[in-house]
Order: sequence, then structure tokens, then C-alpha cells
Amino acid sequence: MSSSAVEEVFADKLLNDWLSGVGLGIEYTRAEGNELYFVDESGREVAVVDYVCGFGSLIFGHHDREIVEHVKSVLDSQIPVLAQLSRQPRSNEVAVALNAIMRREIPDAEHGYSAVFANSGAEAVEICMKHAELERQARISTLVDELKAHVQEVREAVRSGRATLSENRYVQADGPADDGDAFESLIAEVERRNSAVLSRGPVNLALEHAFHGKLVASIQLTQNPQWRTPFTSLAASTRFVRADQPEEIKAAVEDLRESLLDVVLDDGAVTVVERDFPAIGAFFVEPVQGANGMRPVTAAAARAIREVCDEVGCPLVIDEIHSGMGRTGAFLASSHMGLRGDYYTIAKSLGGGIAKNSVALVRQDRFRPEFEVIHTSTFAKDGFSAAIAVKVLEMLEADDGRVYTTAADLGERLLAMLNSVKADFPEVVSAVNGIGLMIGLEFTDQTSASAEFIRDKARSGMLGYVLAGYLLREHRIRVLPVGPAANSVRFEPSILLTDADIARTESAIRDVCRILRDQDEKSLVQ
Ligand SMILES: Cc1ncc(COP(=O)(O)O)c(C/N=C/c2cc(O)cc(-c3ccccn3)n2)c1O
Repeated sequence: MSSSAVEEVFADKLLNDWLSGVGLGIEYTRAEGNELYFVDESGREVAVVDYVCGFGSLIFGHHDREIVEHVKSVLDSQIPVLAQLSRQPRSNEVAVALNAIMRREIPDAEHGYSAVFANSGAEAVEICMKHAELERQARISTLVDELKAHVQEVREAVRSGRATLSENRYVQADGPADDGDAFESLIAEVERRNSAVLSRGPVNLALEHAFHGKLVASIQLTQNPQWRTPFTSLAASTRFVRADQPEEIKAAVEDLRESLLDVVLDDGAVTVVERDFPAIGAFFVEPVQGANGMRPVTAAAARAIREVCDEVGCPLVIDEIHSGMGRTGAFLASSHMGLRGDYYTIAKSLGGGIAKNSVALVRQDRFRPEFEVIHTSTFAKDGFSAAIAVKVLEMLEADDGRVYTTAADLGERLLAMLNSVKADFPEVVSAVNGIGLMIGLEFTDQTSASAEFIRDKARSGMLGYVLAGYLLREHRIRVLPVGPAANSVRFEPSILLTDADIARTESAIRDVCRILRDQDEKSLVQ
């Protein structure tokens, strides 16, 4: 039944009205390769070149034949799809394949990565948040045990007269005269202050314009205020820092620094010293920022971020959910800039365009094995998704990495075309960014445009969607804006994109640039 035959609407009412308002209210009826299809008023099937591709989830395109045939054979063989708490060797098969690829892309990597599977990207991000907290709690527990042992040692020294207690800022000057009582008063104050620090949760670090998902905890790592701020009371907070400002990152870490008070003996005198407390949970980084115009992190920023994590001792989580799986011309986009992670997240194309699948990879020497039991999800590690993941990873690595080369080559051609448009329309196109098949084009600010329709759409943050509606209507090309910067369009096609598609896209983008240059608002009104 097509949606037009449904009388009552219980889903997407607001969304569908909004989509129609910007010219994106299309019901696609078929998908194949790099194209989506809909049926027009005359009953004709119309092809649309798809540059959204599931927000970068379709490196092999829609319904890749090899994947579909594999899926059919898997289902015909009646593999156990849901057999939780039994031996599921295919999960380890996926993990083995992922580790082999990572060893190839991170040549001097000294460690393997333990895999924890989930159903969505945000879930993989939240697995990393939870595992980082296990690590942090273990560090805190070790520190607290040390402090307790020190208190006991000093207490015995005070009682045996081997230690003296000088006046200090933690005990009132007119406090108890007796050293023993004064010591206990000191300990009480130290423990009061320490318990205040111990009661606080972690603060995470992320880059400005970060996008790491929209679940309760991961939304706090996604900077877009409209999506994040209604829920700040529900989860750990994030300090957002600018990737290209290493000093700012160091200053943020310094500002977040916390310490616990430790009581020690210094040449027979009871002394209170500060001990670093692990206040930071983890540093989350997308190698290519999807919601920041597809801007890659620079190699210099990668080094600074790695240094900070090494100094703080917190895990560096490299979020490859959008940039991974070959999209940028390598399995890991982070391999381009030499960004080395302690944890990684992978999703989107891992499902082959058919299933939902994601995985969090934790460096084995940091992995806490109990996590396998304390974190579970009904559909995670299901046999169907795992069978597809094995196939997709095989396809990515086949023919000496032909897919990566294709993505890199196609991306260069697409980037060159868009940069040629930018060169010819400098007053309309402000930036073209990205690597491989993860590209964003930004239009110049139109909030002061002379044409009222264009000005109003820009001011309401809808211009990118209106331009996408125009490209769909007039050129049968599907794009969408990139993140909150709505005066932009994303290009994240499959490796099936053709030179003819690129040529057609050039003509379409030049048409849009002409409209903006000439403020030809009439063309944009549906
Ligand atoms: C780096 C990164 N980390 C975690 C996630 C979350 O993955 P899930 O969506 O699978 O939970 C994503 C998934 N990205 C989704 C995305 C990325 C994007 O740039 C825009 C939109 C989007 C989707 C719908 C409407 C508007 N915007 N969605 C990601 O790109």
C-alpha cells in the first residue's frame, strides 16, 4: 500500500509536511546501485543519482548484487540469526578480519583490538563511553587504595611519635592541640574534599562541530545545540575544542584538571599533596567531520590530540562511523592523517546496505573482559549482520583494495569538478572540503541576499534543503545539507558513481550557482 492510500497518519506527519515544503517529499519505490527511483504522475519510473547514500552507508551502492546473493544464500541456509549466549564464531570472524585490515593500515600498531558489536553507530559510541568509564573507575580505585594506605601509614607514624603535624590550611589554627586529634581532623577534611571530587562524573572531550550520535549519552558529544541542549541533564558533559588550536586543547585539559588530596610524610612532617584525578572520560574525534562540511582533521591536530590523550591517560576514540569502510580511499580515514586511536567505532557500510551493524574496537591491552558480559543488546552480533559483515570486509579487501582505489579516484574527480565550479563562482561557493567520497560544498552566506526568498530561506537555515529540492526536481540529483551548516550540500555516493553522473552533476551545481549569483529566486520557488 503506498503511503498516499493511508487515511490516518501516526508517523512522520511533521517531517513529511516539512519535506514537501522544501521539495523533498518524494517516495522512492526502488533502489539500485547509485540510484534511487520514483514513479512520476505519468506512471514513469524516474532515476535519481543518489549522493546521500544512506548518509554514507552505501559504499557498494543500493542492493549490490554480490551482497544480495550472499544474503539470499545465508537466509536459505537457515543460519541461526538470533542465538544469544551461545558460541557465535562468525563474530570473531568479523573481528579477525577487522584486525587484519587495521594491522595493514596501522603498520607499527603494537596491539590488536577487541570487538564489541552493536546495532547502530550511536550505540558503538556509547559502548566506548561506558568502557572508558570502566577504565576511569579502575584508575580511581587504584588511586583511592593508595591514598588509604598512605593515611594508615601516616596515622601509625603520628601515633608512634615519628611524625609531627605542622599548621596547615586543612586544619583550623585553633584546632585540637593533641597531634593525634589534629591528625584525625586533618584526615576528615581531606576525605570531605576528596569525596566531593569522587562524586563527580567524567567530562568528555570532542571537537567543535562534532557529530557522534543522538542517543542519551552520545548526543552530549554532538555539538549541535538544537539536538544536544534539551538533554544535557541526562548524561556526562562534553568540552568542545577546536581541532586546529592545540594550545586551546591543552588549556581545556588544564581547566578540567582535578586532584585528590594525599597525606604523606616528608622528612617526618605530615604533608598534604595533590594527586592527579582522572576527570576526563575520553577524547572523541571524527577523522573527517561530517557535520563540519566534511573537513578532515589535519595531521598537526592529530598529533596534538594524541599527545593530550597520552598525557591525560584517557582513551582516544576515533569515530570512523561516517568516514570508515573505504569511503575516503582507505579503510580508516584516520590512516590518512596518522591519527592512532585506543578505541575505534565502525558502522554504516558494515551492514552492506541491507543490515544494521556497528562495532566498537578497544585496544586489547586496555580492554576489560568483563565488559563482554555487562554490556549486551538483543540484536547485537546477530548471525545475519555478522554474515554480511564478513562478506563486505572481503569485498573491501578484494583485488588488492580496488574499492579503496576506486573511492579515491572517483573522489578526486568529484573534488576537481566541484573546485572548478567554485573557481567559476567565487561569489557563490565558499568552500569545497573532503577526502575520497566524503565531500561537502559550502555556499556563501545568503542571509543578506537581495532576493527575499533566498534571504529568508538562508536565515531560517533551510536554504540547503531548498537547493536540494531544486536539484531533485530539476536535475534528478539527490543531495542533502551537511550538518547544521544548512547552506551546504554533501556528496557521499557509492563507488558506482560514473563520469557521466559527475558531468551531469557539474551542470546541475552550475545551474544552482547561477541562480544564487543572479538571485533568480523564481527558479527556486516550487
Ligand atoms: C561520526 C558519526 N558518529 C555516530 C553516528 C551515529 O550513528 P547512527 O546514526 O547509526 O546512530 C553517525 C551517524 N551519522 C549520522 C548523520 C550524519 C550527518 O552528517 C547528518 C545526519 C542527519 C540525519 C538525519 C537528519 C539530519 N542529519 N546523520 C556518525 O556520522
